[in-house]
Amino acid sequence: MTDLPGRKPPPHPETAPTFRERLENLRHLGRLVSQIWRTSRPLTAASIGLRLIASVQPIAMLYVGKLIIDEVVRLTSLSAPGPGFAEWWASGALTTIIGLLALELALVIFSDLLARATGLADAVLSELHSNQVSVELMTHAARLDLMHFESAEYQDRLERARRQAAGRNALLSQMFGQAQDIITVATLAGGLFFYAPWLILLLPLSFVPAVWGESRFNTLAYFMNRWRTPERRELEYIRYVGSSADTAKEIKLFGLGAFLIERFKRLAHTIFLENRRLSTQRAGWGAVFSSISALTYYGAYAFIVWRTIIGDFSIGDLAFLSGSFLRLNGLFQKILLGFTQIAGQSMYLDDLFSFFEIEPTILPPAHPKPFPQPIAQGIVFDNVGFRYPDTETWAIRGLSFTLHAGETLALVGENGAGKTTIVKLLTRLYDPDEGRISVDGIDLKDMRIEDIHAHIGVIFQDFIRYSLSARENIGVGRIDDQHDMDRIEDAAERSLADQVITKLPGGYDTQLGRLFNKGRDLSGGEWQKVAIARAYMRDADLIILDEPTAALDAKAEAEVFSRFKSLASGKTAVIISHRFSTVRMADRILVLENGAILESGSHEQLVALRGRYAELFELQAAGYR
Ligand SMILES: Nc1ncnc2c1ncn2[C@@H]1O[C@H](COP(=O)(O)OP(=O)(O)OP(=O)(O)O)[C@@H](O)[C@H]1O
Repeated sequence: MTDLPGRKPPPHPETAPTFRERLENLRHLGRLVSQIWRTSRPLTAASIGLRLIASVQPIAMLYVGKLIIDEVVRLTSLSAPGPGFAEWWASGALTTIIGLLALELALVIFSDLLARATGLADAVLSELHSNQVSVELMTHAARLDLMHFESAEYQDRLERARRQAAGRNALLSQMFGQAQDIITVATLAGGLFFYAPWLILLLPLSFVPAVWGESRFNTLAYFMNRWRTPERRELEYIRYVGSSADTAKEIKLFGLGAFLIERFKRLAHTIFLENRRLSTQRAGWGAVFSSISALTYYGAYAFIVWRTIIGDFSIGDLAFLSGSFLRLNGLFQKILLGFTQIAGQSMYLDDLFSFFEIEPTILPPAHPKPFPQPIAQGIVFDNVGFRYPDTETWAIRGLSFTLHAGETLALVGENGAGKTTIVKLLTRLYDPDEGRISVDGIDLKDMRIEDIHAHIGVIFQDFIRYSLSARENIGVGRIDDQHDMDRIEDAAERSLADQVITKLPGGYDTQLGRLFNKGRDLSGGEWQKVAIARAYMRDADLIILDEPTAALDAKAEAEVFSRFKSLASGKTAVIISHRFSTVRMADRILVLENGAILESGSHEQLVALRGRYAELFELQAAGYR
């Protein structure tokens, strides 16, 4: 976690994008529309079609309103055919006004139906689209390298993209609504132009300032949001640590509740202050701009009233014109604000689409060679060097060794010596910066990553405790065979997980983990046995256990490994463990220090060497005496 002091200040207006950059962002809209179209063609077409019809409804309503008023005025000037409604009705004088009223009623009902149908189409489309984006996001994330997930910058980008996947639904309605409003404006402006052309010139005065203000604040809000992604992730993290089952034990025992709450408050407050400042400025300027707009409207209104008094316009015209002007004013504002909002939203879309532009760096070769099966000679690390991205120090340098086929190799070394890094390179989660890794002489880079992974069974120290059933927890080790019960039971037996599972109330169908109802949690060691079964599911030639036995008791670990040894006979295996009772079972041991090999040999050879291994072994053995 980082601390707030020393963070970069909130964005300055100078850092806002230029008009041109903003226009460039608009190209994302095309991508969005095609994504929406792909989601559902009929719904997209329905949403657009319904809006087209709705767009001419306002002018029709206003014009019928004008006709009604003019007709009422005409009727009031007539001499009454009689005292009651019956006489009026019988005279036939009411036919037109009744017809007009019926027409207006029909228009109102029709427009309500249209709005509901559009809302329905949009809601369904939005949800489908949001699901589609989430699926595309997950699909793309699955293509990326481990490097991307281990980097804070990419995490920020992923987080921003994820927020956009769910948060940009309003944009869809807004864009289509925008098109509808533009057509409405064209029809209304046509009517207004017919009566009093210069009134149109007054309109910009009323909306331009408001639009400018809105656009500016949208940009500022976006940058604020973007700037604060790390803090928001931190907030989420603190919220998670402070209120999740996984962390509850330690948080309670260390009494960390107040510490976390204080940290959360401090961080949230800083973000709150910035947001409040922006909202206050936005509200203040908004008030000024809407006053300007109201003044313009009433100026125009007064003029139309005057022209009506002197007889240039009928009362119906007055209603039509003032109504049109008011509507136009509102619509113009809405459209221009809509444009700035859409432009603003398109900046957020940049977060989404730029995530899709991140490409994996570990690429499949043009002409992949198959992973040797079985491994005949072995795996060779030839002068391998590797630095994690954005770090200065080499995690591994000048590393050369051979893992012979059928050999069990143990990697030993202090924390940070580079053991897990070797496994990551061996499984091509990263590519080395120097040297080469080959299997039976074939460079790992010449093989498809999926092919490599299919032939290696690996369990890391931070394996996942899936909140799935026991059967699925093992089945995911080879997803294509997740329903092969014989294979699952066999893997469970090899890893000793079967003893854990038979004790569960629902056997293999017991839900594991605490996340869901009726979930049964396991002890650390029991989880490990289940995880190791996943590696056996693969039935791979090369098995790697990266310290997954740390939580097993000594007896269980010895049992797991002696079984591993007998089962792995003929298989190539890498074991990482800090327990020498385990390590000594390996055929050969590599002692690592600072990413390089310090000693190498069998347990007996290394003890006889009286070097670092012997020293560490003595240290641990002394602990048991
Ligand atoms: N994702 C990463 N980004 C940057 N540096 C890393 C990353 N992972 C590991 N390192 C660094 O690389 C070095 C080797 O780490 P590695 O995880 O391979 O050690 P290890 O021998 O497996 O340690 P341990 O016994 O603690 O598991 C360490 O200095 C570590 O800080």
